Amino acid sequence: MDKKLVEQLLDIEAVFLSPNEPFTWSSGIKSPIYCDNRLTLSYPHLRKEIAKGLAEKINMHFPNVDLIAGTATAGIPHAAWVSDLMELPMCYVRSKAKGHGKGNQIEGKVEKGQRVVVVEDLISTGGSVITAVQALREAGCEVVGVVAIFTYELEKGKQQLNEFNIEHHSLTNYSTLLDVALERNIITENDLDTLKAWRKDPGSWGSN
Ligand SMILES: O=P(O)(O)OC[C@H]1O[C@H](OP(=O)(O)OP(=O)(O)O)[C@H](O)[C@@H]1O
Ligand SMILES: O=C(O)c1cc(=O)[nH]c(=O)[nH]1
Repeated sequence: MDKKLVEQLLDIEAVFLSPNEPFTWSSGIKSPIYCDNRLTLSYPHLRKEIAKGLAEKINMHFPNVDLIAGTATAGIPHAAWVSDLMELPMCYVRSKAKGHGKGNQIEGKVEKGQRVVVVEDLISTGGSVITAVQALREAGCEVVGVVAIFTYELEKGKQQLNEFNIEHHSLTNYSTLLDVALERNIITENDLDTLKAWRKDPGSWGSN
């Protein structure tokens, strides 16, 4: 599915390249590329394929799951479709506890000892998904793993997820995206060098 999914993301114009005016990511990293998976919500056929793909990953890697958790905000709709397909309960995890009402960080019913799979739309540094995993662990859940639509395969992301002992599987990734973008002449060999160099050292890229 990984190549086909990247083709579909490119078809719906979910991938943006802007080397001269870099995007700022949630981690603060400056990046020449932004992948807006939220646009998949507008395409019922595609979002259904994504839900099926994520459910397959879960069945393959984390078959003993009791609860599906979505990361706020972009992971929530996909978690909802996956939990619906798998006929499992669902919750979602905010990036921080609410400052009013019940002050919850996790919304939905969560019980100690439940085996949870977290659904994230995209992994860059892994910071957002780690926050969600920690909140679920603090609530007494066993987080068996994470599934995501896309990962940038950044060293920082890999290291952080390892450090927190989080197994994760994504439907597609940055390497596949670059291959398909080059194949389709969306990027040139020069762009490819820039995009590869950026991934090696994303932290200092925008400051040059
Ligand atoms: O791996 P990370 O470095 O944490 O980056 C990835 C996160 O960034 C984006 O969310 P964003 O913070 O833009 O919020 P949103 O989901 O509410 O749109 C994306 O949806 C991931 O959750
Ligand atoms: O790291 C991020 O904030 C981020 C990167 C990206 O490509 N897309 C996105 O939605 N968030």
